[in-house]
Amino acid sequence: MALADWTLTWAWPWELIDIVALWHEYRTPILISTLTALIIIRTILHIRVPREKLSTSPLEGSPILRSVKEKLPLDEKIPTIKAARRIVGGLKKKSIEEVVVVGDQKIQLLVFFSSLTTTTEKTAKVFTDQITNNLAAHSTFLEPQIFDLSYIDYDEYFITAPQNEPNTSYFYLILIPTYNIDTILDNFLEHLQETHNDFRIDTASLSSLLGYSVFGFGDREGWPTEDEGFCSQARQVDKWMAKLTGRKRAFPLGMGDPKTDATQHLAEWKEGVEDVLVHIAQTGSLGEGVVGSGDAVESDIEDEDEDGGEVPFDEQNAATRKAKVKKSAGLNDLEDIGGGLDAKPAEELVNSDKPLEVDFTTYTKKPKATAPATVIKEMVPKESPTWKSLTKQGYSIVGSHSGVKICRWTKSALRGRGSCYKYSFYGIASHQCMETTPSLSCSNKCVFCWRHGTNPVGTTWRWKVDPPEMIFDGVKAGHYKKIKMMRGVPGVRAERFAEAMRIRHCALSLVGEPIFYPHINEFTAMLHKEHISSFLVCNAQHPDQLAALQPVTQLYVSIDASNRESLRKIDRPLHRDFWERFQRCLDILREKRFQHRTVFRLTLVKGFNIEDEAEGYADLVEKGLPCFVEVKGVTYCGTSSSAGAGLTMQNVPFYEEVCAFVLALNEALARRGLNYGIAAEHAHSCCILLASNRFRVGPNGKGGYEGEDGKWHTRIHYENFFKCLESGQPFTPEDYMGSETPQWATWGNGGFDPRDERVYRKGKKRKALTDTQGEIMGTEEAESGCG
Ligand SMILES: Cc1cc2nc3c(=O)[nH]c(=O)nc-3n(C[C@H](O)[C@H](O)[C@H](O)COP(=O)(O)O)c2cc1C
Ligand code: SF4
Repeated sequence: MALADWTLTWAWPWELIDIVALWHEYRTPILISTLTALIIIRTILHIRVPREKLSTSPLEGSPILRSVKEKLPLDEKIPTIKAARRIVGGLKKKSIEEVVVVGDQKIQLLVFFSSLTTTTEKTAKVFTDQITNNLAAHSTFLEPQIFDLSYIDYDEYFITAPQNEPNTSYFYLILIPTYNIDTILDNFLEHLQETHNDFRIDTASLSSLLGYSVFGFGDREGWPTEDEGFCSQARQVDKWMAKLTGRKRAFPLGMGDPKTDATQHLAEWKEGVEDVLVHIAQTGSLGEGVVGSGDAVESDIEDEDEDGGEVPFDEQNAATRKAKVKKSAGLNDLEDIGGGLDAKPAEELVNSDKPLEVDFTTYTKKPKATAPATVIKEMVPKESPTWKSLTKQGYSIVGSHSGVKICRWTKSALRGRGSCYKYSFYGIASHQCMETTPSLSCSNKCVFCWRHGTNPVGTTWRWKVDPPEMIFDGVKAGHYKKIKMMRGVPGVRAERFAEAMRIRHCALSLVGEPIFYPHINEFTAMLHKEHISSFLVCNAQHPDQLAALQPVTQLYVSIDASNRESLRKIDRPLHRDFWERFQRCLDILREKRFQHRTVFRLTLVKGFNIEDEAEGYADLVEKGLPCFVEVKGVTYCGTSSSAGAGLTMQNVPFYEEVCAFVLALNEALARRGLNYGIAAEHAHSCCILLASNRFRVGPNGKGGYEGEDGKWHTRIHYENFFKCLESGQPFTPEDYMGSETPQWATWGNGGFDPRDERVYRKGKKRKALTDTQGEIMGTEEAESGCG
């Protein structure tokens, strides 16, 4: 049909013609009033509803972005910070106006790890290298540092954040495995808990940290779910850190199993952590922390909304929180994080840790009755890596907390190649000496200890206790078994081998703290009953046990430093009142000096406790008035543990340096009017003995002689000791003073028994041991500890 025809056949309705006419007549006032109404509505809306921000990224070309880009070589990441994708709800990003680029402030990343079988150690090192490379070009970040939790002093890092560097803020990353047996991690957790609950300090004493995040390693084969303990210690550390930092969990806890998914989950966690670090570099802070996580009385319930979901990072009010959590995207983000999180829905994750929830609230609201029953653990269970490591090192573990090991001097004496300094000084035949400890645990983490940082430590005995009879029989059996194994070794002398089948001495030292064992007096009584002498070394941290100790043949206290600061650095004691404990032990030793032979054992470590400390040690001798002062250069065990503690061969003093120190100490004692002299030496072990004049015998045959022509009687009359004990009457060290110290053992004569054959390692006649340090140290057999 043509257009004209269509027009002709169609007619406008009359109503429409009226409206058009009206519009023509009134269009101006209609337009003006509509426009006015729209302006009013727009103004009202603008005032009442804040405009939604479309993007958190600064505009291209803005001064903020330029400034950040100048500082950040990671600038390609800036527009795509993915923290919000991974963290439940993500960081609360600041608006452009709020962003403050950190001025001169530096960020120091500290990576802490703990490891028993080295998986976490190796992973943490690679992780730190990677993160170091990624942050290297960014001037805000100082080079990340890595620390083994077995070696650091918790007080330095986990009471308050370090404050030694000006304009530096700290960020902690903690990578740890989980062990359901007793390990150093129990102490770490105990420390975090104690710090949080210590009324003297702020409950959030680490709040000056920029942030922290934790990654846990576990084993899903043995601990398939979190309820069953998967990564339980990492989860606990994460929670205590949340409390201590006042809600500064910068990135969610990551978890992984090295056998399956740890690599992937750790990579994701690392990426997330790096994003957060960039955010901090831009803004100077984390944004909001997890709601409630820093509350002293919080429980997981406060982290949940009614649906059991995790609280989003950036939400403040409960109503919007609920709505957000329901978003499937939020949950997917959480699942993206990995670390075992993908194995469970978010609600289960939060709910799964019910027993922990009780742990974390029993200090306040929740009744103790609901707490899970405490299981008393074994100190060194058979299936533990510590057990494996100790047995590999040649220890026989007896029961669950005692050990025995045949010492290299025992082997050497069996072959007629020299005995240890205890023979030269006190007449102990090394091949008849058993070295043992009824407690592999102790309350220090001395830098020179050979315990490889894996043995349990504790301030109190919290383990299953084995009966003394069982330990006594077990250690003797273990010792004899090892002696018998020497039967076929070339060079073993028949008569010494026969003598060795009768233990005559027991050195309660080795490693650990013997007086920690609750039945130590029963144990020493068993030794004495079989006429086995007892040399007991303790670490001066347990005054009550020391005071209660029954007589032993010779009682040692390790004096590893002359002042509080030095002692803290070298012994890294767990007790906060370590110096007061140390002082009390000296007072107790002073009282005991007329009952036992008392000895100060000084272990010299160059760079730690030698320089300028002779006067300080002389003050300590004046306080404790020991019968003897043994000064020994540290031996270097060349293990990763010593390296971890910052020890190298440079810390091992030359014998000449030990001699110089002893001369200085001797003079300092003389200046105080104390009657001591240098009695004997054993250059082979880098060891020198100062003795009280009580053991210098004059022409009248009595001790206490002050003349230089007196004879030292440092040796022990063992049979008299047992007679004294069995008499039931009080006795003094003089009552079992032995024969004259042999000439070859006295000061200036080296201390090597001329009847023994001097053998140099690897068949080479090297320079005499007194002349070189290398001969004494650095062998696979050289060890250091309490022994
Ligand atoms: C004796 C023992 C106990 C363990 N207890 C747990 C546990 O309770 N929960 C867990 O998730 N993993 C547990 N594991 C697995 C370790 O945490 C896991 O193997 C970890 O990767 C070891 O790290 P490391 O080599 O750094 O010590 C245990 C392993 C051993 C040998
Ligand atoms: S050297 Fe002795 S006191 Fe020090 S950590 Fe080792 S076992 Fe403990």
